[in-house]
Amino acid sequence: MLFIRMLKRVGQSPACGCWTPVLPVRFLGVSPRQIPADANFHSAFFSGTDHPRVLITGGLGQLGVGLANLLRKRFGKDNVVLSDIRKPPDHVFHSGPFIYSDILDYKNLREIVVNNRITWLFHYSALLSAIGEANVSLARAVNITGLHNILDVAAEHNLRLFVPSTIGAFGPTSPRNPTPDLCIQRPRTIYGVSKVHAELMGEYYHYRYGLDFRCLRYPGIISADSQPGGGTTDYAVQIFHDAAKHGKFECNLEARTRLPMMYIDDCLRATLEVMEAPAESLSMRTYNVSAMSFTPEELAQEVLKHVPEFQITYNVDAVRQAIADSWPMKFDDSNARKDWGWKHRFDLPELVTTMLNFHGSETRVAQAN
Ligand SMILES: NC(=O)c1ccc[n+]([C@@H]2O[C@H](COP(=O)([O-])OP(=O)(O)OC[C@H]3O[C@@H](n4cnc5c(N)ncnc54)[C@H](O)[C@@H]3O)[C@@H](O)[C@H]2O)c1
Ligand SMILES: C[C@@H](O)[C@H](N)C(=O)O
Repeated sequence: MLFIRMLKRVGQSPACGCWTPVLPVRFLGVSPRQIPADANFHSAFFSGTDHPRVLITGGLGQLGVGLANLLRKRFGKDNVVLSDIRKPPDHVFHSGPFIYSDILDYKNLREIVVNNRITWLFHYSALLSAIGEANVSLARAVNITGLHNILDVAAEHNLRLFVPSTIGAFGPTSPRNPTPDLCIQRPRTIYGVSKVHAELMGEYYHYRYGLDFRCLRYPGIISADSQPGGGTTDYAVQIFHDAAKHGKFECNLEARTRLPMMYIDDCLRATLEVMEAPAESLSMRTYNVSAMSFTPEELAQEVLKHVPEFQITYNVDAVRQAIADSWPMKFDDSNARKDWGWKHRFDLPELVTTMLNFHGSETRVAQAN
């Protein structure tokens, strides 16, 4: 089938079914790395009805364990391999396959893909915005060199590849309210620069080598049972821990800083939905996805409805504030809604109720012990 996959579309979008064959993939080579001519043979063993065999990189961060849980429910526990360079906690280690994988080690990646017969790859390893500014060379290595390894291994082994991008892929010269899918992208963080690079490289590999690359630009993600890894939107996670535990919170962004946000369940569902969407429904390979936008002040008002003694104070972190001021205030995700039916379920009131229920019950358990 590879021989008939056409690389270039001419004139009209694939959604209309009007593809014009221009160059078969074999004329351009299967991947940019030197690989044996039959390296794609193993993909022939999988029929369309088989469950994918999934690898998640950077799986021990804020989002990876939740994604593994969702995918394991869908595809079976043993079909989803979680990986990271960190040691997993017991409950994660015992919940399904876990292996060490450093995305900077290409040979290790290739071995994992081959030995586990991987067909889908979710690439979550990254250094986020604030921590990336604190360690630019490491962020450049992980987010850019690591991505190159991921793209190559995915192209070589004919994988379906998901790479998350972010609101951070936009900058101060982008339209900020709302921010459409296609507009100026001149971010001023190494994180943002690396994510624009990932979007462009993934799309390039799609058109040049036929790679099935799919990408969503996530807003700030809010989760109850996992900690964020050094981002600018982290305040919107921490506020719930502190409200439930101490009844107060010191915010490192200004009260009126508006940013797009999403509850983790919506984020992970969007990720699975775009990966399962028929290729013909995707008029683009990189989509904004959105749920809500709020400021720290508005979030605090909503928390107050549940925790009447709650107090918020502000101690602004200059680095994070400058980053937030350059990011979208509101995301336009109409293309995702139109093309593959994206619909969020959590708005601000449901988010706050869910988060406080989780932390409230945790706090009560801790107090009882
Ligand atoms: N959390 C959010 O709000 C958010 C928003 C937009 C996009 N994203 C994207 O989603 C993805 C997952 O985000 P997250 O919040 O879970 O990130 P995180 O920072 O919590 O986790 C990233 C993981 O990458 C791992 N990692 C670092 N270097 C590695 C290497 N060399 N090899 C393998 N793994 C390595 C880390 O150990 C860590 O567990 C990232 O690509 C991020 O850019 C997240
Ligand atoms: C927005 C997102 O990419 C991440 N939470 C960060 O703040 O860096």
